Amino acid sequence: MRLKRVLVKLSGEALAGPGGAGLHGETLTTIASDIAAAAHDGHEIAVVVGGGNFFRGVQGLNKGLDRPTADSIGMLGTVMNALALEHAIDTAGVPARAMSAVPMPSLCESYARKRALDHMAHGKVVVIGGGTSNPYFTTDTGAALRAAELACHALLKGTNVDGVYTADPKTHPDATRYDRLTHDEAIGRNLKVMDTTAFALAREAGLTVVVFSVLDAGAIGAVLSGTGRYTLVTP
Ligand SMILES: Nc1ncnc2c1ncn2[C@@H]1O[C@H](COP(=O)(O)OP(=O)(O)O)[C@@H](O)[C@H]1O
Ligand SMILES: O=c1ccn([C@@H]2O[C@H](COP(=O)(O)OP(=O)(O)O)[C@@H](O)[C@H]2O)c(=O)[nH]1
Repeated sequence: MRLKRVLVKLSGEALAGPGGAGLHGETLTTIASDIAAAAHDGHEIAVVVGGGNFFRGVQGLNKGLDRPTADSIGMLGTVMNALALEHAIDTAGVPARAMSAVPMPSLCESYARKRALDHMAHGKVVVIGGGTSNPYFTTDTGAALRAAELACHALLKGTNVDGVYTADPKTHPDATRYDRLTHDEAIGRNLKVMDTTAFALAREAGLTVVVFSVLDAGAIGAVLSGTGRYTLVTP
């Protein structure tokens, strides 16, 4: 697998560390060092961050919010993560640029495809917040969208499970792990590690998705060198 340019999706929960909510400094540093090392090795890296550690749109519904408002709050959370990760990657010694799909010019650059490609070509890690900038979508779909339009060689979905299972391993301890499956199988078997819109977009774009646990130090490097533990979802 040639993985010169990749899109790394980090769920908000991955940045929350053991507390499960908000930001965990040590976890942020570990993940940022991993990304910096990969960039140092010559990989072009864009990151799409989730926001579930701060707020998910669905949480707003039982507070009386309507879905677009709740999702707007969710998207703001992803920008908080993007700013934190930008700083952590900078601190790890590789220049990073946060870009928001929801324009917030006094906080960071607005996302634009050609500008993101230019940053990556100059060795900067691009950290994209704001998801797709539309309600009713997820950052997984944002990740598939950016991976496709930035012509990435794969979408590396870093999460808290080490691959795709026959059912959610958290609620089905007897579920077994796939080494490899197709987008059609992931969609047809309703495997909810990523939402269907994201899998469908990845299928349309012929994009390989690599699902792995980002919790171990060096996990991203291990995936890039082909030595890690992961599930490949391929056309
Ligand atoms: N078939 C499956 N294989 C692996 N993980 C699954 C599956 N179905 C559901 N999951 C769940 O998907 C989660 C990973 O997705 P992620 O986007 O990181 O979290 P979330 O959906 O909570 O934001 C895991 O916590 C896991 O419990
Ligand atoms: O394109 C997008 C991406 C995200 N969100 C909102 O932002 C929240 C946080 O994103 P997500 O749940 O994908 O984060 P993750 O699960 O990866 O932490 C979502 O619940 C949605 O409310 C949205 O409205 N549009």
